[in-house]
Amino acid sequence: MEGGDSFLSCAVTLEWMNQGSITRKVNYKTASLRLIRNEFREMFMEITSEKHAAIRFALKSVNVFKKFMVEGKASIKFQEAGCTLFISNAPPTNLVGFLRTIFVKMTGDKDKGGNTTPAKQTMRSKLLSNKAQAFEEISPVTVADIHNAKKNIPKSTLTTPSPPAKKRKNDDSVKGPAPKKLYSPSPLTNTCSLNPEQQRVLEACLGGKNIFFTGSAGTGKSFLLKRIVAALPPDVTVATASTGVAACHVGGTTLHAFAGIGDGSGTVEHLCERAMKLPLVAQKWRKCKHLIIDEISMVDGGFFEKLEAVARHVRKNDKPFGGIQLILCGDFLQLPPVVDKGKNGKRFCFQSPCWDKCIQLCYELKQVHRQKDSEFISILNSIRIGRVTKEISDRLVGTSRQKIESDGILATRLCSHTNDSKMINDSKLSDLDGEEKIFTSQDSDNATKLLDMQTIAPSKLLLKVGAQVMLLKNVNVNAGLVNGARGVVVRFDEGFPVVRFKNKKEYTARTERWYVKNSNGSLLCRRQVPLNLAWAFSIHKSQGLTLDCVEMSLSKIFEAGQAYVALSRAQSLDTLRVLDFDSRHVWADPNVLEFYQRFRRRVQQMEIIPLGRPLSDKTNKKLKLREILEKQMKQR
Ligand SMILES: Nc1ncnc2c1ncn2[C@@H]1O[C@H](COP(=O)(O)OP(=O)(O)OP(=O)(O)O)[C@@H](O)[C@H]1O
Ligand SMILES: [Mg+2]
Repeated sequence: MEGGDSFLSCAVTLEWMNQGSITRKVNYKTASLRLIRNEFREMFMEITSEKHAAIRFALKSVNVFKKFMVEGKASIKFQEAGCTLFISNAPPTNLVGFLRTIFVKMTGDKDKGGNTTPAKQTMRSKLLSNKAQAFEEISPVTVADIHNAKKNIPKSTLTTPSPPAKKRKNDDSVKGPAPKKLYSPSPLTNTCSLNPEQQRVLEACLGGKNIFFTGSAGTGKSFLLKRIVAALPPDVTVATASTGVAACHVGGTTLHAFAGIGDGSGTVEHLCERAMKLPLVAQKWRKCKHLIIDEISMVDGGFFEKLEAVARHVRKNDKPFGGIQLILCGDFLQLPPVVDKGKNGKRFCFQSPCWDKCIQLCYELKQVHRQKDSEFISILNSIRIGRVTKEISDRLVGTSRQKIESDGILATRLCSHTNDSKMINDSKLSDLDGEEKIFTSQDSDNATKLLDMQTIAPSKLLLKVGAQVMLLKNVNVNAGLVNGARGVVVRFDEGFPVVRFKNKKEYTARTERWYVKNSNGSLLCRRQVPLNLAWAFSIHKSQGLTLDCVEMSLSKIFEAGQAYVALSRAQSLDTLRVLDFDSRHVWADPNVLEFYQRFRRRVQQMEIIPLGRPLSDKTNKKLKLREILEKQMKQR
């Protein structure tokens, strides 16, 4: 899908009233919208599609309704033409940029009084001729344009009056409705915060290839995944993750909930038949063009294989995954697949024969963002491959007695087993004096069990003043109120808990919403206070999180990579306490180490192939030679 500031591809519905004041409609399943100027410098929006001739609307006196633009939807009412354009299935990042261009360019073209500047009028009368209008694409928005726009907008029109803010009791600080800025850079457009290696993966994903990208903990895989989702058409893009917590992290659903094949037990034939019999499951598989999976390391290889077969069967398309673009991300040196006891041994996705068939391009993110100090980063990189030197062991043992608490906020204890963390939270809460408040979630009808599995918010939350809690949503990223932030309940205000966080900010935790798509595509909703008790947390549930104050006992670790996941939640060695570190708790799965050796060779080969350009003879020879050497090495 292409897109950019003056160009957008999306679905469009045009609606207008004809003479007989009957509403007429035309739908364009895939339309291209372009912002253009004629020789009078007047701006137009041009709509083209395969089946329809281009039409143009003058961009004068338009009303833009952009409330759902993060879902890829907006509407533009052309007052003069009396026509409304409904945009849908637009990549949200591109839609935001496109609407921004309209806003900035139109405002920049206006003088103070909101009219087209006189110079243009004289120019138009001079140039008025029956010459066929020539059009050119609008130039990208420049800083001068934005500056011009800001200058030209009389204060009154800069805002879209928001509904009058509820006057809080005896709170005279609220003076009438706080005006909302008509346009402010949305988080979706600041792709500039992607670093070059992340940007490269984003561009590769937009190129339509099947991509697997990996990287050690904190290299921004999930951060990038959210940008990729926002740059793809939402109606045909499915964001998933292997666990409910990780799915919440990327604003998606679990892979199991999307796939509609239960836990994957049964033969492939049986699962294919079953998927065909469930019309909504089959429809989802047919509609999906881009399937995104975070934490791919926790998806069982057998399940992955069955998914691939079901996709081909339901879509009647023999390409891998039935031609769906796969965008997979995760770190196989973190948590492995969770398979029920007694089931045949776990297999990683890369161990299923269809992996190599499916993946076309691989990338590895190297720049770590979660941690800043290079000593801790190198310790984590060593732990990740199961290598523990004496220095590393001494350094981690040395953290066992350090004080990491501050402002009454205790460290979160990471436990290898969920029951242990539940026990600790319950007992610590009961030790607190004071009144206990119960927060029961409001769920879509009888969806509590499913929402328990798919959302990080608890169905029942007991709190008291003094309770150690963790924030479960990105409430205010700039203020550090993000998913995983730690705090303590200091009081209740109008029945809601007021939490003071490590950065001393206080926040009243009012009800938030979590949405999950059901297997029949309907949206389920959980409304709950965005907090959970955080004296203790299970390592599996902490996967993907960044924790600002954490302690752990690794003695009961039972999985390869589990110690690495626990340690890599911490942001620095000063906010981490390892109670009983022992190098025997740290090991990496040998199959995974071998996979990454092969993977790096493949990435190197790929690195020689600059995206989009054919191989030079010299490179070809180099690759051939490397393959011969590899073969000889194997034969030895
Ligand atoms: N390009 C970036 N610029 C600034 N901060 C970033 C960037 N990429 C990621 N981050 C920040 O780094 C932290 C870790 O990012 P993220 O959780 O995406 O890493 P991850 O690779 O998914 O980690 P894990 O393997 O633990 O899931 C987050 O706080 C995120 O906001
Ligand atoms: Mg992640």
